[in-house]
Amino acid sequence: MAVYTEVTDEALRAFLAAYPLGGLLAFRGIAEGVENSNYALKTEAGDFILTLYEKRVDPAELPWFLGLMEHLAAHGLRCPQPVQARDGVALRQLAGRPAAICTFLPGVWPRRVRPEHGAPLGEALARLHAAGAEFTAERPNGLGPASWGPLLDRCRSGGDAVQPGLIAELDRRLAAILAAWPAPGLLPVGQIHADLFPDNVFFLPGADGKPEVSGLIDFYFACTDLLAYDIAVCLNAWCFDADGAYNVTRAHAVLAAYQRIRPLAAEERAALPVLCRGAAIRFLLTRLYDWTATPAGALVTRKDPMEYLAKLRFFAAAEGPGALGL
Ligand SMILES: Nc1ncnc2c1ncn2[C@@H]1O[C@H](COP(=O)(O)OP(=O)(O)O)[C@@H](O)[C@H]1O
Ligand SMILES: N[C@@H](CCOP(=O)(O)O)C(=O)O
Repeated sequence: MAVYTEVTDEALRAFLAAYPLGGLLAFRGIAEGVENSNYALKTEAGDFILTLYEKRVDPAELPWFLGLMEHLAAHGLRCPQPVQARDGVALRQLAGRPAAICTFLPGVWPRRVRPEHGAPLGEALARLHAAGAEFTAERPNGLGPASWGPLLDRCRSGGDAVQPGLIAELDRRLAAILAAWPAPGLLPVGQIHADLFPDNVFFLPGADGKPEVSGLIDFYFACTDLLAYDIAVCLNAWCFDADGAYNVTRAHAVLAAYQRIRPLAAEERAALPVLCRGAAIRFLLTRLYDWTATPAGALVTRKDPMEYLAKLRFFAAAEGPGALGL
């Protein structure tokens, strides 16, 4: 489910009149995604995605997100490119919400991650980091380490109903993560995606039949933070098999491909285990909050927080960066 705001034909036609995109040929809501309302749009100029930004996105931050996507696309990254209307403005209003049209990216995201996805993912992530280097505007990570304690507090009353003893375990693990978190200035910082899960990476078969990244989407958690933290997010999201086992071969493929473009500094390599624990607790906490706070019957697919407790425990027990595929 991700059509929270309905758009009438009339409102859409009036909205599109501001763009140099020709007549409307087709328009349909997209069920995937959780944050915003997305529509696939076909006009005489081609295929596009229309996004209406919903309550969890701060309208004041939209120019930063759209500016980053514009910058990354201009620097060769395959990502949605905001389309400007005739007056040069990409961020507009539709059906009472901030709205923008972006270019449509071909490809499909992998429902089942295979070993061949590892290397193209690592390469795409490193290219994203390189392409973001000259984008100087900063956006602090609203879901970074400083937010995890307050987020855990908001889960306190409902958390133990999900699993007895969960809150005490998270208190203990969070304290250990924060105590070991890299000091400011120690690791390289840049523009990171911060949510590069399989559903945000599109692939198409290359000439040799192997998957190639055709595009990265959903930059609405992007921020300015530790580059290696983005790798930790990917290791969490891509490198566990369906049975919960860490796939060190795939992790190695991700890391090796990444390092062919941007070799990690010694400090980044050493910090990788705690960054992985941090990424695990970040997704655990947002999922736990959504799990306990989403009203019964809401048309949203809740994601399982316990998947990330298992990952957190794995990373806490892992013996150094080598066990993670470095
Ligand atoms: N630029 C794009 N090109 C093609 N499909 C897109 C594009 N942007 C979004 N989509 C489609 O919309 C779905 C939801 O987008 P996403 O940005 O993940 O939404 P949300 O921010 O609500 O989670 C994606 O899974 C994909 O099918
Ligand atoms: N990747 C996050 C949820 C964010 O959802 P998205 O649809 O915006 O990518 C998670 O798995 O918890």
